[in-house]
Amino acid sequence: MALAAARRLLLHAGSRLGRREAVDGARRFANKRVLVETEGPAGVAVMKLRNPPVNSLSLECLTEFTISLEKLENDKSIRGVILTSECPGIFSAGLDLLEMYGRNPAHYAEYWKNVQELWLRLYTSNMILVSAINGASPAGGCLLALCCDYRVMADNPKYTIGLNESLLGIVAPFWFKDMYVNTIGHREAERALQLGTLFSPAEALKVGVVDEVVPEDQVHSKARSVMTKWLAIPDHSRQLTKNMMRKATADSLIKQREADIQNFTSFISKDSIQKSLHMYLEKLKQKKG
Ligand SMILES: CCCC/C=C/CC(=O)SCCNC(=O)CCNC(=O)[C@H](O)C(C)(C)COP(=O)(O)OP(=O)(O)OC[C@H]1O[C@@H](n2cnc3c(N)ncnc32)[C@H](O)[C@@H]1OP(=O)(O)O
Repeated sequence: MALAAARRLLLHAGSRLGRREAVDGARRFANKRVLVETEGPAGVAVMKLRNPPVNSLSLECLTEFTISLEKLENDKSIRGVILTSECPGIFSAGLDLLEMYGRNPAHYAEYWKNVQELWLRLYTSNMILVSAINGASPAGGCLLALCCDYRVMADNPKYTIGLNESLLGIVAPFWFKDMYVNTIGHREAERALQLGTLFSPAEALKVGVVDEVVPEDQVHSKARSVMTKWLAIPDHSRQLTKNMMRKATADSLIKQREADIQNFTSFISKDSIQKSLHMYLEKLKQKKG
């Protein structure tokens, strides 16, 4: 209920959290955790995640992200979105571990419903989505990039990308897996999912997790030039083709959303899984000290 109310509030431009501004002819709207600017090629928005320190996809971040996408989908002048990050060195650390640890089943169910919602909206978007991956992109961060039509990654060996869930002692859901298989093929996905591989940019390019690797200072200009190429294709034929390629994968979740929420909730509530997450969080903390 509270989230639905927040959603209504945010959808209204000019509300306290969602504001629309005119800056040098470019339009922008900003929530706390997502900034959207319409600059560069006509009809293109740049969406920047800004949920420091690591752009983890908290419930609030997911909600703001979904609402921003919804706004762009409803704006008929927007044909393409470049998805990137405002947090230095991090594209997104993926799902927020603190939303999946030490909470109650109702919270897990609510969180997962919002993860599904963002994924469905991104994966089935009619807009052209290009990701400018300017930092680390594990698990849910990789998922965001995989939803895009084209992925450009910064050539920095410190940045890695992949579905690393198995390293955390958790299992990527079937729709994460389906999208991985669609992108890199069954054999590579099978190996990478079991090992929880986090690929360097060069490896990610080789296996097909990303489409292009460029020097870090060229990620945005490359994403823009890719977008220009895709904008030259008539929308109706490109959209119908995208739908043809992605519908079966999206439908398999749509048909069993409730069951998928139940699966997630009972899996993540298990003591053994909570223990694994606890250990992983401790490892992240120790890395610092
Ligand atoms: C059926 C179940 C399926 C569920 C599917 C889940 C998919 C997921 O997305 S699970 C999330 C997987 N994510 C990760 O494994 C990433 C973990 N994080 C990292 O590897 C690193 O943080 C980083 C490479 C992203 C960044 O490294 P950096 O050295 O810059 O920062 P840190 O000092 O490690 O982190 C800063 C701060 O942020 C906290 N944090 C990091 N990741 C997450 C996260 N995903 N959720 C929540 N919080 C996170 C980290 O603990 C630090 O917190 P403190 O400052 O409080 O210590």
